Amino acid sequence: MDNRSDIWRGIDTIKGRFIDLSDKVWGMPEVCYTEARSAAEHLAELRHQGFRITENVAGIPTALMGEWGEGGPVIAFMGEYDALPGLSQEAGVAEHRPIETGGHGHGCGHNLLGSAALLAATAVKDWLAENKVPGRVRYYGCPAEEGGAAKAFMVRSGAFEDADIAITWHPHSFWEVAVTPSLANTRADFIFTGRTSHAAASPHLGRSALDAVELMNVGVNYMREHMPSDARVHYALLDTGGIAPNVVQAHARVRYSIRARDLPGMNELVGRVNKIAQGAALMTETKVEMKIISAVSNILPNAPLEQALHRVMEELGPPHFDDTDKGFASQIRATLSDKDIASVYYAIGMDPTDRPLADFLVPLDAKRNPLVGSTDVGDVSWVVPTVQVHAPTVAIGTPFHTWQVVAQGKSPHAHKAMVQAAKAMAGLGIKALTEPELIKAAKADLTKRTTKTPYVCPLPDHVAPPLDMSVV
Ligand SMILES: Nc1ccc(C(=O)N[C@@H](CCC(=O)O)C(=O)O)cc1
Repeated sequence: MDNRSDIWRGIDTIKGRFIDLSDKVWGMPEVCYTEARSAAEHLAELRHQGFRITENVAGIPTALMGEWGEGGPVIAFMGEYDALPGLSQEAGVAEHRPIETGGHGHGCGHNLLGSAALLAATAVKDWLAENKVPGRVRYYGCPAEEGGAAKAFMVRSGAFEDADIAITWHPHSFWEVAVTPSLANTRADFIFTGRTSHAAASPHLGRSALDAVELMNVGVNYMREHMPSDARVHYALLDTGGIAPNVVQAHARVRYSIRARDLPGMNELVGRVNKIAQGAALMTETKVEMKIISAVSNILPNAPLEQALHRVMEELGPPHFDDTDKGFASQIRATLSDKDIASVYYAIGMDPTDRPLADFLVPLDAKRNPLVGSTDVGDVSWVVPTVQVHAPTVAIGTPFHTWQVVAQGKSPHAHKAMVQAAKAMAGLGIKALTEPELIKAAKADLTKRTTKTPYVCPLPDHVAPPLDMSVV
């Protein structure tokens, strides 16, 4: 019954629809909670495949879930479909060529991510139907990974409560089990209010909110020396108070992303940044309000799932790239710096090679020096045993959030990698359905890691999904 080659052949039979879905979503890039069309495409495919649908998960209009099957364990596949602002780019070219100035683009490959996760869920559904065994497979369509923390809100709403394991993947330079940790991350806006006035005639009557933002940023930049070396703090100016230098700026808003290895470390840092904001308000006689936009937890690893996934990926092997794939990837590679390339090899503890695309499986015990970002997969990993595939959708060294990711997002090599990711995920799903001891071991591992430090949702109770966060 556990014949993974059957399910892999099944994926080859149906993959066309999902490659088309990925390309379609690539062509309608929608950011943070505005993914109406992309979510509708995913919903239409779930319906076509006969899944039972739940819309509006956690009260989020672009979050959805499809389920198929009865009884047995619940295998959850998680997909994403949000894009990034400012990364509009033509596909299939190795030069920076925006389609639309200032337009959005799939700079983190979530068009592929969502579609391959849905492909894996569909393949497991077909396998369940064929083998007539108890078991349920779910596809969670998760919006706003890029800063919106949708999965954290979905976890808070109980959407993952009865899932037995969760499987996902991410586009990457390499073919590997994702064993890298991620940072807990809070996004908070600091909104300063001052008093406007004529900047020349009555400057002494004005109190500048913009001055306060500048002083706050200076203060935080002094704090950097005194924070843990793996913490990260960065900011974006959302409102600088206006365009006229002769009008004292009465309002200003800065958005901070405050990251640390774990939640206690992050909360401490959020407190320190807030103190600096209060200090800036005191100095400038303005008022400040801190508004939490979203927050995510660090990822908890799961050793039994990682080992099982590694075996599946070994059995499956990396995608087979042909000379055309390697040719385009080499052109992209030529647009990267040696440092870009060296840094991804450094992350897996390997010396750089000349390969344009990854054709090997990174050992599970590679001496990694991980590049660390954040993801809302973290929150799921605290409540359900979770594991992730990395599949080589991009030329080795391509940094995330760049035009080069967008340019490769519809390429044959990206399609091959997304299909391979789906095969790895579905292969692990079948393994979990046929080997009950795997789910047991995965759950025991999670329990062990959370007994002393149980999951605490990083979102304050009063914070609702920031559905309008990208239109401030
Ligand atoms: N396998 C990956 C997972 C997440 C990301 C990423 O760039 N995430 C954003 C999202 C941050 C967040 O969720 O707060 C970031 O780190 O800035 C990149 C690769």
